[in-house]
Amino acid sequence: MTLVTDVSLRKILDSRGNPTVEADVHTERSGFGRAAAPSGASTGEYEAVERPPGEAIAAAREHAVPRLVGNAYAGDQREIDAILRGADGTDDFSEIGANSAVAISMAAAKAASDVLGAPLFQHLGGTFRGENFPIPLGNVVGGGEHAADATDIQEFLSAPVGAPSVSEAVFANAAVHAAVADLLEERGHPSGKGDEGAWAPSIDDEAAFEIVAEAVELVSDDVGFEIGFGLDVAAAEMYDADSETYEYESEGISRDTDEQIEYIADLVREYDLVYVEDPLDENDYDAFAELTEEVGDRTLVCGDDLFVTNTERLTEGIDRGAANSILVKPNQIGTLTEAFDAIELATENGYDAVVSHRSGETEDTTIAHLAVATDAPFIKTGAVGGERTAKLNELIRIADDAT
Ligand SMILES: O=C(O)[C@@H](CO)OP(=O)(O)O
Ligand SMILES: [Mg+2]
Repeated sequence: MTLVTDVSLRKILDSRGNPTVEADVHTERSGFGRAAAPSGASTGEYEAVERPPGEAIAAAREHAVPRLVGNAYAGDQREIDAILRGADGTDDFSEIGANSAVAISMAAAKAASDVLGAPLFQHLGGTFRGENFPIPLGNVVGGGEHAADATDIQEFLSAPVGAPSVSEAVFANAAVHAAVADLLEERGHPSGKGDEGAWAPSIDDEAAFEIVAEAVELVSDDVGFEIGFGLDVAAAEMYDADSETYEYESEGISRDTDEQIEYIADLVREYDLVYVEDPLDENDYDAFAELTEEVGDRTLVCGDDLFVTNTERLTEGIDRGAANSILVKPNQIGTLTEAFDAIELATENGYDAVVSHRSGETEDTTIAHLAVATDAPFIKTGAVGGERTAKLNELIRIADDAT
């Protein structure tokens, strides 16, 4: 059986050098699973609460661990996650911390897959999964909350939509990342990297659009399949609620909501963007609906801070026609069960799920398995950098039956 026999928690380093929570779950029959919580910088207002790791660990040890050990079966993910919810007792995991919750939730799934002797994606998704792979969206230029003195738009994402295999897609994104570096240097903007490994040049958004469009075209010609590109605008970070405007500091431009909708719609048309995440403020379902009405037939309009992997917020979006895609980050909601439920609800309603990393990451690879397990059409997990390649290389291994 997969009866949980021990849960231990510790602080480990994340990619920004901050502490985060790692959980180990042991079960009968020598099952073992280990997972770590990621951490956001441009977090949504409605996300589950990440507590300082020391506090989250102490609270989880007091409230959650005793309810799990000797009582819960790691193979029953819904039970594990219901116990975490019950032990926490709040709506937003502010007692044990969404960081402790998600680490335990994911570690339990890994322990169960260990006992089964099956890859994690198969334990989560069933035996017929593992044939389809998500298209990786690779962050190649970025700014916003992820880098100082760089673009206003948080992420410019390479999207190898025509790639014949996940491996070719992953290498195409790395090639676009390298091509961007060459173009930046040629144009006199040599650059360091932001939190997710994307180049973080001190240029305005317009210059970034030109460079990314060119890099994508060069690499696409070279590899012989279509590569598009997309954005994470992370517009909530640039929205000023008092003036009701979006502030583009690098360009010195303010846009009101109508202007922002038109600006984004024009970008979608001009650059044939395949993906636009959080183009509008996280409280503005109406504006999301308007933009979706305008360009939703030609691009994915994705809600990250808008939906925060929360089925209640997604239901509202579906009812109002806001967006046609959802970003899924398990730590935004706190458990794998709820991340699954969000993907299922999205899929049933014709919304594409995009499984995603956070800007602060570890070498944990759970999201690669989650994406394959749920047949998610996209995964956003960077283009280069160890904590990003951990997931990308895991996708390559899954495709190669090597996990
Ligand atoms: O906004 C986002 O989509 C994420 C990941 O790219 O950033 P953060 O983890 O900082 O919220
Ligand atoms: Mg986002």
